[in-house]
Amino acid sequence: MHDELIYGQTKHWWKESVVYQIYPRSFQDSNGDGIGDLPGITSRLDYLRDLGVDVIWLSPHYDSPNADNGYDIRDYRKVMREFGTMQDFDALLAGIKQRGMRLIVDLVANHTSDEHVWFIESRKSRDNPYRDYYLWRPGKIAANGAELPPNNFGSAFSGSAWTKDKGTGEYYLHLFAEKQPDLNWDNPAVREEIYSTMRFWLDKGVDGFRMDVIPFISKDATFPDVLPNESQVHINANGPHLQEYLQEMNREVLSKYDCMTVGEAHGITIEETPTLVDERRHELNMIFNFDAVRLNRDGRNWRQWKLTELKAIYARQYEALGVHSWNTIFLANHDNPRLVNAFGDDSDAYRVASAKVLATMLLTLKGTAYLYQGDELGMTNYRFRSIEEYDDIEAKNAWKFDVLTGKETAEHYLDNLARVSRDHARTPMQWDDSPHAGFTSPDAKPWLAVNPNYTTINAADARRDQDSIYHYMQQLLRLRKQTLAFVYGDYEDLAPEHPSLFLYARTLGEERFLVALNFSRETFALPDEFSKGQIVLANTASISSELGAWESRIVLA
Ligand SMILES: OC[C@H]1O[C@H](OC[C@H]2O[C@H](OC[C@H]3O[C@H](O)[C@H](O)[C@@H](O)[C@@H]3O)[C@H](O)[C@@H](O)[C@@H]2O)[C@H](O)[C@@H](O)[C@@H]1O
Repeated sequence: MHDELIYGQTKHWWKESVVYQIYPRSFQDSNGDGIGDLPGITSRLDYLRDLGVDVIWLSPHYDSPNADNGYDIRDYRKVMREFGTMQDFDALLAGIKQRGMRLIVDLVANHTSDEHVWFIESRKSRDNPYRDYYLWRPGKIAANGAELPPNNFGSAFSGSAWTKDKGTGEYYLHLFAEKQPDLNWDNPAVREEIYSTMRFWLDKGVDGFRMDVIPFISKDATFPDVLPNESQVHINANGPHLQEYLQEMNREVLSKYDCMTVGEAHGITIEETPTLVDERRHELNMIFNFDAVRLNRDGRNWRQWKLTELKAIYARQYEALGVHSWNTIFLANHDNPRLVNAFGDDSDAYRVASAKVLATMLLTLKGTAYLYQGDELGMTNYRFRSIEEYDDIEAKNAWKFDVLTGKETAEHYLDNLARVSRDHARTPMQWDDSPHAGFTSPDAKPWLAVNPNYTTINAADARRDQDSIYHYMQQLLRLRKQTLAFVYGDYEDLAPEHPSLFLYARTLGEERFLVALNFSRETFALPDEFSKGQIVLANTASISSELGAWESRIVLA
């Protein structure tokens, strides 16, 4: 059977969908232990249906000791105790389907927890049947006779990516924390274990996977050192058998289901993206490219970004992907600070307007749009006061490695962390103005601080206020659903050099939409074309030939 075509592009439900990411730990607690859970999510499904999202992406819900909040899986077929039971999962899935939505789950297959039975076995002896499930290597002997790790890879969570295991005297690889050993994908048994896990969840009825750091799965088994002019993340993402393994996964599993896949792809450039998502290759449907969301970062440090840079990234993505590859549009997730702080204006005067500008952009650019929980309310970064108040392993490990060893001052480290921390996205959802924002019961202790601004920024207020970000997003989602031009239409940046205005057109056949977004507090005149058309949606009632501070406008030309 052939795919339906629309202006030379294949038509798919996952291209037309808007995905909403849930970080279960922080969404809704139902049993008063201070930790979000699956029944909590089920109780909020009407809220998501009313907002108008099509697909829910659930961050890991599997059994885990939580060294990295579930991105360290102990058992791929069991639900995390804190989140509930398999019956709770089934009820959640049924509730999602009943409301006409879909569910994708997180597949963390580059690494497991060190408490996974495969690793417990693997570390027992050099000849254990599971030894080759992970990457074990002897240390390297330096000229002075000292023993060094097998190569100079660093862990994304600080320190060496190799830990020596006392039992057998060999080192195992962990590109993330010590408790997250990397699987050996060159072992066919490992690949089959993962495929079988995928079938297990697909057979239950899930609609696909977000694949954690998927380009890291293939490694050069000789593990050469990273040279000073090389990027480790690029090396890790471009292993020798990556495409071969993804094609095998597609052949063995994905091709047999009507499902969607999105790979988290740090280290893959825009130009390399088609090597993973060109539909003629039968690998993944789309990937997350991090150029846009990490535009405000220089390594680990915050940097001031420019709108012209952001526009250039979207233009390059559009050019590089062409008609056979598909893009993702997102500016937030559970690893990044809050959308309005990072890309908007979090002042009292402009928080709401700027959140609407960003929502307009996310939902009218070309690619499947991904929204992160709480961004429909304009939730903001929390003011963490000390390292103890943070939870994130990335932040805590870097503190140990850099601050406690004197490489960086505590003041500089904390100032920067206040802008970039992953924990900003993880503070509990703000449902109403009751204690703990309605996230958990009044006498419970939420696992992470609730932002005190919940008394004014919360879902209950947003649902009552017709001018809220929530209602504006609802309108945008409705518009997008009715308008294929926003999905499949051509994209043209109308003012790439303008420092504050983002003006673009989306055209499909005879239908042409113009989008005007003001990323500043100034007012600018708009090109004539904008005044001639019919206004479809705007974030202000006072429309003129100019675009005021943080205004958004969509026009049918
Ligand atoms: O399962 C472990 C984590 O996997 C996902 O996120 C991956 C991490 O991605 C980044 O780190 C990758 C590289 O990014 C930059 O290019 C740096 O320069 C490199 O040093 C990094 O290796 C982020 O910086 C991390 O915050 C992400 O964890 C999941 O989404 C995470 O939640 C998991 O923790």
